[in-house]
Amino acid sequence: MAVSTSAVSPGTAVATASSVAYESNEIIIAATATAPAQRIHDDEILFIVRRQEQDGQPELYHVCWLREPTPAAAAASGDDSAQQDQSSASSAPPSPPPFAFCTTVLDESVAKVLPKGVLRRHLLADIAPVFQEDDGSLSPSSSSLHVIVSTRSGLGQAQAFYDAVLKPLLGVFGLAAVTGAGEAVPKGQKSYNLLVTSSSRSIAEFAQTLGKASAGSTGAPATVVLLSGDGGVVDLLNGVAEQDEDTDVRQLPAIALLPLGTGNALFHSLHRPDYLAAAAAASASTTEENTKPAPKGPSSFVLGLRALFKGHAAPLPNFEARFSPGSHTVSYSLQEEEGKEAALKEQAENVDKLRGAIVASYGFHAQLVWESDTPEYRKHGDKRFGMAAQELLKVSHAYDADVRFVKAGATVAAPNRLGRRFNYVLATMVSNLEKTFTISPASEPLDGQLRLVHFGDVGGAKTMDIMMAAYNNGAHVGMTWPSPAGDKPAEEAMGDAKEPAEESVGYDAIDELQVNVLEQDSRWRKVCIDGTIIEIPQGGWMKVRKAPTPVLQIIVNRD
Ligand SMILES: Nc1ncnc2c1ncn2[C@@H]1O[C@H](COP(=O)(O)OP(=O)(O)OP(=O)(O)O)[C@@H](O)[C@H]1O
Repeated sequence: MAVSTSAVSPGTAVATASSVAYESNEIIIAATATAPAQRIHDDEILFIVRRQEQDGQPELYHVCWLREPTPAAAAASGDDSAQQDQSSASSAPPSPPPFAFCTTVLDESVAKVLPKGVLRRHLLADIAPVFQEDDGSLSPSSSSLHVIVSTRSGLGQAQAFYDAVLKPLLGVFGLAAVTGAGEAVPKGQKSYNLLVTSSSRSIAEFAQTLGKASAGSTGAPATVVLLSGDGGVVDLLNGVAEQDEDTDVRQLPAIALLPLGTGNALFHSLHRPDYLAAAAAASASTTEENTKPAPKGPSSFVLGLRALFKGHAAPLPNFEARFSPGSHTVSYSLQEEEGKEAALKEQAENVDKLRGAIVASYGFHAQLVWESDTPEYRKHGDKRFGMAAQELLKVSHAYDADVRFVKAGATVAAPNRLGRRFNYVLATMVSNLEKTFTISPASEPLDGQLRLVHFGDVGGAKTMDIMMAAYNNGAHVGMTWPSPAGDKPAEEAMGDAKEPAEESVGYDAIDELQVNVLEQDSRWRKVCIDGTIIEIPQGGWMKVRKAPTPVLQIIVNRD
């Protein structure tokens, strides 16, 4: 089926079978008098759309693909933008963004040259209704498609990614951005609503406008393309209205996530099966005779964009965390005062509950998220975690808490209880907290199971070993080491104490977690919910359990 997209621009080169070859997973297009040679790797292709310019004319194949220079190529060309912070770029000429959206038009005859698998994998047979809505009148946009550009996420590249990639890509479907609340849309113009964040409240305020009323002219639920890290997801999760239990989950707003934050835990966890498949393919192709570089698999941006256009929406499991009275969020922002240098100011807001989809933690993880979140550390992207970790491990604090959990399927009447001093207590619904940091290897995308990872007072060096093993595809799970003589047991069932000969990293599927914080010093009383830091008062607690109903859907790969 041919689909409707914007027309081929005048002067666009159309490659024919005689100039196209397919070799080693690349479409190779010979140079012509007007266009240079091109090589498009299968991993770079987002999708291919087929289009007939005019009745009676043959159809053309539009290959939409993403070019991202490898770090080595970027360094060789002097483009270090992958390591640059927006603010530090202000004095130097801006680097070109490390990604470019490209379209290549092939004539119908190339179908004979391309292996069938290429067209089967990439041809976009149907376009989701949300990309086809026609506003139909000179009225404010009523599209149910929203794009959020979170300008402070990660290294501050969301705006550049939108400008260079997403905007032209949506333009392929004839969609134009509407930014103002009352902005009129010409009749017949397909559009989407664009929100570029201007404050830490922008996404939360937008979330409150999302709901049943946000369904578009086709009745499709709202689709929110989120160019951010995990923080944007949390803002949406906590901002959207509570749903009635009988709400049809297929009508819940759906998020399409593009990984422009630092950790991007939810994104990388959803795509872990893709990464594992690519690693398996790479190791299968690495033989002594084969001297070609092993394929790396599609990049995270390619995977995210493929899911946006070819994926489907599924309910996003979430958990509820409750906090004792007196708990408050802790965040910092740079604030300017007249005549003085901008200074970091703490902001606190009382909080009694939060929803999360990723992680609830106490101890080393929460501390690291909190202490690495300064403008100085943020300049270093995801390296900030490693840098702050080095400092924290020198202190090697053992956290004083009473931790109880209910194993999955067990009765609440018999909770398990852990010993009093910890380095790590972390409940999660996802496998990865960063692309290569697999904290919960048993977690499958969207399985909705909370899993608890915990270990006692093992000291800084052992904590480091355990964290390094998590970077080795979750090899920390199952780690054991001799218990120092005279130590308290690391874990005991209530009323059933027994001395273990060795200690281990605890790993359990759980239904509930309760952490009673026993620390005096407020520095050690921070918990983390999906990146938000909450300070628990002295003698206070945090309780975590799976939420009974989803409030959002998330768009994931179809296969
Ligand atoms: N213009 C802005 N001014 C102040 N805060 C902003 C602005 N734009 C976005 N924010 C906030 O910045 C935070 C960015 O968090 P986000 O999680 O997206 O990125 P990250 O922390 O780098 O990534 P991750 O959580 O995946 O590690 C969000 O809470 C968002 O609300």
